[in-house]
Amino acid sequence: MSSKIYEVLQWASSFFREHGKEETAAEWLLRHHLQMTRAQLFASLRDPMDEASKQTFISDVKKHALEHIPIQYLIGYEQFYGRTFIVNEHVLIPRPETEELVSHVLARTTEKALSVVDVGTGSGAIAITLSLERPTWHVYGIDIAASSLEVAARNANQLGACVHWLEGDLLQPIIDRGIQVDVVVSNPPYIPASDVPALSPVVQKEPLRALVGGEDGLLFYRRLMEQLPHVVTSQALIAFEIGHGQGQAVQTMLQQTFPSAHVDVLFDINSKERIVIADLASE
Ligand SMILES: C[S@@+](CC[C@H](N)C(=O)[O-])C[C@H]1O[C@@H](n2cnc3c(N)ncnc32)[C@H](O)[C@@H]1O
Repeated sequence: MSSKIYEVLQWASSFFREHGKEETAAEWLLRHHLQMTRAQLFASLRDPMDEASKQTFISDVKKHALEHIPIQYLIGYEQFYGRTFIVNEHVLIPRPETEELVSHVLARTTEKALSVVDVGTGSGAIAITLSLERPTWHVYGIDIAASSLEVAARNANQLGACVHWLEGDLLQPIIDRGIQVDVVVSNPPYIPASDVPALSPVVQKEPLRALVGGEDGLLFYRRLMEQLPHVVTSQALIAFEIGHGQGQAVQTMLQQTFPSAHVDVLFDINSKERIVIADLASE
């Protein structure tokens, strides 16, 4: 006898709870499998679930609960700044905190045509959003991993954004091309290597190269300080996402690299220091 949708949903919610996962993920995953909105799902709860859909859903529930695969990798997308981005195991799942980084960059700039680079672009979430929000901007997205850039290019294509993708180490691709930029934005890997074992097993399924910023988490900021003076214009804005407790260190690095710049540490909606912005225009 076939199961009703609500029975399958109840089973998945309990299975997630028993395995220490968010129960609400069950509804999210089920809606994806049934291709239903929330309202449609609730109107269909007493309908039977066809056996094929049920089996693929159960398989995904087990992948999340037992193998810790993030739900976003199972369904293949995540929302960022109101748009849907393709994600897979080659890219970091874009986070709401990074939407705040984008908002701060937009709030401190205008429609004026600028050259902008997103360093460590991953799914392309930052570069694509900036390019769509500011169509006059010339946006570069750099990543060390060709597999990430492939996802970023698919996202740009799907969302109709024009971004120039470059493969390479931090800012090196634009240094090599002699390109100067007005805005540098980056959410680099910033987790200290020793913190990785304490991360949730679901987060540990994301690429390590997207998470770990050396022994103290600050490696990429340090390396960027050496490259930045070669690429920024005199009026540039530099905006970095940072991890917990890194505000002062990154602020000091930027202040030492650009002594007359105005450098701020900003907090996210959870009151955690999350962004450091240097405005070179005040130099
Ligand atoms: C924290 S993820 C950020 C991804 C995306 N920008 C976001 O905010 O969702 C860091 C990204 O930096 C890339 N990366 C790591 N080392 C790099 C390097 N040396 N040069 C360029 N990109 C690098 C990783 O592949 C990963 O995509």
